[in-house]
Amino acid sequence: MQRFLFPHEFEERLRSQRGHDWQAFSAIHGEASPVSIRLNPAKTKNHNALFKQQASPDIQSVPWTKHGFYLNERPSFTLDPAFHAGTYYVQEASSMLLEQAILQYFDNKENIRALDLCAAPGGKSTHLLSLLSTNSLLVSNEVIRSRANILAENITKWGHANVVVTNNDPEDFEKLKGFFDLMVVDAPCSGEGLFRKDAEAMKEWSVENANLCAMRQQRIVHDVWPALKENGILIYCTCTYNPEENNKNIERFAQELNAEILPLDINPNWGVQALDHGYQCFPDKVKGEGFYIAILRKKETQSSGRMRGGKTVFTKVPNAAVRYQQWLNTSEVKLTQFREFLLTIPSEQEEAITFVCSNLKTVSAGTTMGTLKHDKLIPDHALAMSTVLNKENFPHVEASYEEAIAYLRKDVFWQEGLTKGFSLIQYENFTLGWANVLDNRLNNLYPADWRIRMAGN
Ligand SMILES: C[S@@+](CC[C@H](N)C(=O)[O-])C[C@H]1O[C@@H](n2cnc3c(N)ncnc32)[C@H](O)[C@@H]1O
Repeated sequence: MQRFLFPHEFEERLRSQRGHDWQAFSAIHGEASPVSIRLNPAKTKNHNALFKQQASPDIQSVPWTKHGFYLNERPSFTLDPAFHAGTYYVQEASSMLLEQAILQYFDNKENIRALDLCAAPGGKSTHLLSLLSTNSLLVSNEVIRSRANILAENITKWGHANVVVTNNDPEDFEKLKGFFDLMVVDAPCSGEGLFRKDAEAMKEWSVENANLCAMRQQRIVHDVWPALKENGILIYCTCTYNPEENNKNIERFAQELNAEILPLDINPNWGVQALDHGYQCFPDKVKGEGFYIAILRKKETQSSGRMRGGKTVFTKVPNAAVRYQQWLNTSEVKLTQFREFLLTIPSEQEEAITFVCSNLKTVSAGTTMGTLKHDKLIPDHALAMSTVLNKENFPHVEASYEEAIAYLRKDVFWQEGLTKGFSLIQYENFTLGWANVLDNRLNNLYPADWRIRMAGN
């Protein structure tokens, strides 16, 4: 068994923490991290169809979420076509506790405006999209540009139209005063809860760094706070145990920002520990890594600005392109145009999306349906991933496992008897992307940047 050498100050602090079982905590760090996934209920509700080799009923549910499961072993996700189809997200189990906060404070029939401030690579954002109504709006933001691109890729695979991905600093949200009903701040932290999974987190750890993290978190929450509505909810989480970054920060926010700290109803059998102001997962008590979550409600009066300002970003869809509404399976979304791209967004959120996009640095908005060329639409990969695509409009190419992997590598394959034109590549019941079928050749339209590069199949 691997023996873990924790930083001395870290060990001392945890040993002295009330109710902490150091023996059990250090022993669990010699064991492998559990592997867990969360299904995309808009694409599949059946994990048996996905992980056949991990026969159910051995597959165990993550208790605090409806669509989370533990896998018995770690498969090669890269070589699983269903992963690239956005049917599930590989996510650490403790962080799925977010679901309880949403279920307990929001009604999923309400249409709300939500912000995920520190969103890359997209675990909490994809989870939020599955929990909120499809007419709610999620602004999924990441300050680091390269990470914002990874976020946009994961959001695209998830397939929802009610989301805008932005690349802004927390202080930029100043312009959206009183705009959001819900904010999730999954703050950059000292990462103590990831020591078992990520050796780098422990190498970078020091008392000074952990204190710097606490100060940065204070700045982040103070900066974004004005964008929360009066009575709005801010869910704060970290993957650390450091009280300065967790409970003490929550105490500061409650005082300085005039916020109320709200409770979560947590099933005692889950092993989640209630602290003074929040809830902590320890890996020796839950099947997951270290995680902290707390909930604040804004008590102070918050004026909300009118939805205006910034430059207009969208233009009217040309008459000849209106017919592309038929490519969609719902009338709850509408078409709009950004430069040469045709997009679809929830009709109810049009004004809000326009306002967000005209005030923030937007990476993507809604679902990109395609590029308009002389009134013809060249379909975009995002449309193939979309949950609002009317798939019956297009021919399907049913791929074998080998063909699916070849397609995802952006290699060529060919089948006799295919219908010409833009076609959806299907593997089992899942859509992988587009191909343009020509006379005796299939043009692989899978995004070059996303192709599988690893060897093997
Ligand atoms: C814990 S991670 C977020 C994980 C993500 N919520 C998820 O569930 O997949 C924290 C994120 O905060 C971003 N970040 C770093 N410094 C930041 C800052 N000063 N303001 C806002 N976000 C920051 C990081 O780039 C990182 O993506």
